[in-house]
Amino acid sequence: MEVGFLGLGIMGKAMSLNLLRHGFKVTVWNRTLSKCDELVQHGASIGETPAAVVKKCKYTIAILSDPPAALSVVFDKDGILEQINNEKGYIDMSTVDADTSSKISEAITSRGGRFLEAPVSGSKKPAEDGQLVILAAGNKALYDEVLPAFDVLGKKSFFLGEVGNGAKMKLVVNMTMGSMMNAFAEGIMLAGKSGLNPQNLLDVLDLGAMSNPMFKLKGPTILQKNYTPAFPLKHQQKDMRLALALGDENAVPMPVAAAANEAFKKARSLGLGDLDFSAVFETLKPIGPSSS
Ligand SMILES: NC(=O)C1=CN([C@@H]2O[C@H](COP(=O)(O)OP(=O)(O)OC[C@H]3O[C@@H](n4cnc5c(N)ncnc54)[C@H](OP(=O)(O)O)[C@@H]3O)[C@@H](O)[C@H]2O)C=CC1
Ligand SMILES: O=CCCC(=O)O
Repeated sequence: MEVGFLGLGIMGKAMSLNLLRHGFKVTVWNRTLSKCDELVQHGASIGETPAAVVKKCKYTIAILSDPPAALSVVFDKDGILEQINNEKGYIDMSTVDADTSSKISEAITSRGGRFLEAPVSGSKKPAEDGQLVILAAGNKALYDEVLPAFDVLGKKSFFLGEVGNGAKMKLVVNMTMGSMMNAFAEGIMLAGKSGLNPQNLLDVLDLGAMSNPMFKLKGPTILQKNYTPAFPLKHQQKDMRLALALGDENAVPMPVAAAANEAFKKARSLGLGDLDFSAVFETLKPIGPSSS
């Protein structure tokens, strides 16, 4: 199968390499075009613009940072709309809100194209290992046709119905994750400041009902102050913001998520946005000369 791939950030690079490893023909595009070079070394072709990729490929996948980026590759000059037609399918795997996804869907389908939103749960390592969880919604026939690609990228794909449901599911999942990360960071800080060994806390948590892959992975790296980005903090804060807006629309009180969002915003204001989202731990450190 030949696919186009737009966006070679942390996720897109790992996912497109995975497709190449499994024998897919992949034509890549990235806003910063030089990032395509590594993929070319692994057998990819380059498309000079999103429109050029769509012209060449029956199916085009994108995974881009946020709603403005997702809209830009569709609507701007040299964008997807210039080449979409009734023989093409567009699959957006970015984490965006349902409104953004619907705007894209309407524009694609009004030109005869088919659209699927398919955000993913799982980070850099699951993307490298083909272990993502895919949350698709939109055109079911397109979903069935691209399942061979989803089977390479993920360990499980869900088809959730109409456009918007994939985006909403992803935001609910990431809202929960962001709140958990803040509680975890506070626990580690409290353990240390109250004279406990934080490593003991990790061991205790891991033996009980709260044991989970995120605590297992991020606990040791937080203790090492290693915030090499797998999931950039700025994207986690974007997801909290979008999830809180979904809470507004549905009159769901979300005081825990709102507090977590404030912590991620504070982290961004401290210049930590490009680090891993676990760097929110750094916002708990006392400011000023006294560290008592
Ligand atoms: N990292 C993770 O663990 C996960 C991330 N996600 C989601 O996947 C998406 C991508 O994440 P990730 O790969 O980590 O992000 P990165 O920040 O590593 O990459 C972002 C990508 O978007 C591109 N981009 C940004 N702005 C624009 C724009 N205006 N026009 C065109 N392209 C643009 C960047 O291009 P350029 O190189 O030129 O800057 C880059 O290719 C996000 O929506 C994120 O929330 C979902 C699951 C896990
Ligand atoms: O959107 C990012 C999700 C990261 C993860 O699921 O570990």
